[in-house]
Amino acid sequence: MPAPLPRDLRTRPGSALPIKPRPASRSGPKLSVASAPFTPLSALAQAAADLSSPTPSQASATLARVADVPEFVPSGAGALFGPQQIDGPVYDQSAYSDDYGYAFYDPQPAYNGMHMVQGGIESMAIAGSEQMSDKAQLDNFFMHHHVGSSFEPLQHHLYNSTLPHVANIPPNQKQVHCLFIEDHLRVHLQSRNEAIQQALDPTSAEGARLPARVDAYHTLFPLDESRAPSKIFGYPTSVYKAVRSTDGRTYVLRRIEGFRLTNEASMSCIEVWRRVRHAGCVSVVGAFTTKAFGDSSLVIVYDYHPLSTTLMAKYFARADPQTANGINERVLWSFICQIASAIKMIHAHNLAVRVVEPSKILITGKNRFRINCCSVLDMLTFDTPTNVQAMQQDDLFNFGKLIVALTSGSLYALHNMQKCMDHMGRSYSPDVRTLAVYLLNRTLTNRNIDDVIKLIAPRMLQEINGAFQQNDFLEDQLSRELENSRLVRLLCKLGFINERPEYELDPTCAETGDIYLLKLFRDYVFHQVDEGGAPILDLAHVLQSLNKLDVGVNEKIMLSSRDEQSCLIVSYRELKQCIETVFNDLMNRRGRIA
Ligand SMILES: Nc1ncnc2c1ncn2[C@@H]1O[C@H](COP(=O)(O)OP(=O)(O)OP(=O)(O)O)[C@@H](O)[C@H]1O
Repeated sequence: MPAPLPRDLRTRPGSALPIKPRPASRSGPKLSVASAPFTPLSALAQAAADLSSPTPSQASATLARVADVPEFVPSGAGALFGPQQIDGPVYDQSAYSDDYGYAFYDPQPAYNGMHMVQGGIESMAIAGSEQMSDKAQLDNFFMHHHVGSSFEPLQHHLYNSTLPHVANIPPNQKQVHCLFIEDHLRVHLQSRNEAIQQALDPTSAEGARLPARVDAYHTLFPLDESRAPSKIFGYPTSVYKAVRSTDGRTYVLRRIEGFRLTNEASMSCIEVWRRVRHAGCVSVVGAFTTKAFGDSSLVIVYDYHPLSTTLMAKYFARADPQTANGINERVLWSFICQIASAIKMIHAHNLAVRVVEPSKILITGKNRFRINCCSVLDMLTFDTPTNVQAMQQDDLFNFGKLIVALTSGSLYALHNMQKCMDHMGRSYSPDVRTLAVYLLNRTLTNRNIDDVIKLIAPRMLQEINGAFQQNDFLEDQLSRELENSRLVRLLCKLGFINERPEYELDPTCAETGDIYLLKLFRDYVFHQVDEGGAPILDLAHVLQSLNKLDVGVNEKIMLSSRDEQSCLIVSYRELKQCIETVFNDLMNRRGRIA
């Protein structure tokens, strides 16, 4: 509903907009909502009331602290990125550019990069002063790492869901939670981002123990370090998360300790594995040998999947009462379909998985399974003659063993296969048993993954349907955030314009013009008070006003000056025009000065 226009309007000199004078003596709350009718939705108002605002004393304390902060003097981009000026990463593309054409990223400053994030205003100023076009440089710039105790975890408890007594609202009203992505998904994504950013303090004992740089990788963080030889590989292996200098992305380094590569040609099998790209495999990125750990190590690089665990850890490591009697059948079919599809892709490349083992199946999300550590055994046994067909048969047999172990809830149960099969027959549909019998039948020497796919085809359709449904859900969640990012861009523009010192000193901007209007609009959106003078913290009003501004609707609103001496009637369309004019002017001025 447009706000009703006041009757007594006159035009202010120098402005085409009508103005309503107010008696100077009038006391009472400034920017009272009574002057611009707005009816907040009760539930939204209730939710918005949860947002707290600082008291005047808190605000002045904050100001006092801000005043203590040394003055930030913006300077040229080159100066800001020079090593003397900031305590952050140094990017010297000319000196370190490699084959990829990206800028190398110096490992030591990666730790210091954290200060740039914590530096708040300063780091934003640095970002703003850079030309945004150099993607690689910006990616590196924003690649910050939280280190040791200075890492501040996100306050998840501040995002509590609505309580039931306010959740049951009429269908024409919305909860604030509907405007943002679903709680569990948000917490999950945030936790993953936190995991990506985890880093050791290089000055700590643990951090100092690891090399600062291994080949093109730095900021190593141990995911798993083991002194004992791996049962599968025969060598002690360690797993690290690390950042690649060439693109600033995080990868996993699997280090095979004490392995001497005698045949350079073995690196060729990595090239073959790199071509296997499948949603059911952890992709192989590359391999190299290094002495950076103080020994001869072979390192194989994989994609990093934050917060993942293994099938072993989830289903077999501890006596979980939920899995003791076997995995849920729905999850089992999901596992079977994903792993069968991955095996098919690998066998189609004339390769064998060789690691269909519980510790080498990674769980990277809810019911997302991927085969990990592909290529390791091919590298380690490169000089030993192997029969790919026989190894592919082994893959199928091991796949069958895994299915039986999952249905019986224990790896030890495999010693009594008959008992396992009986349990499977009682607790699972006959299709599971048929598949397991086929996979475990070693007398059939021509078993192949295509026949497995035919056996599970109807379940594959179910799986595809589930994946599409999940995709629809995620698209819906994404669309909510899409709207928010649109509003954030608008808020950024308003932030660039409002309270600029150069405008404050300019008498033409102080009382008239586009900038003045935008200042009043900011008050209208954020600084309204109710009849009693209490701040109105109504998120619905903010979002509604910003959305109307973004669209530029013809609806008119009344803005009043802070001294309540004048009112301006203006449409959102005119306000949108103001923003565009002032923002273009800012960009032109920036261009002229640069
Ligand atoms: N690509 C990856 N992305 C993310 N995390 C990974 C990745 N690969 C391994 N991990 C993490 O490393 C941990 C250890 O992996 P690893 O394969 O060494 O298992 P393990 O049980 O220690 O096996 P082994 O007995 O062979 O040493 C996993 O639990 C997982 O958390």
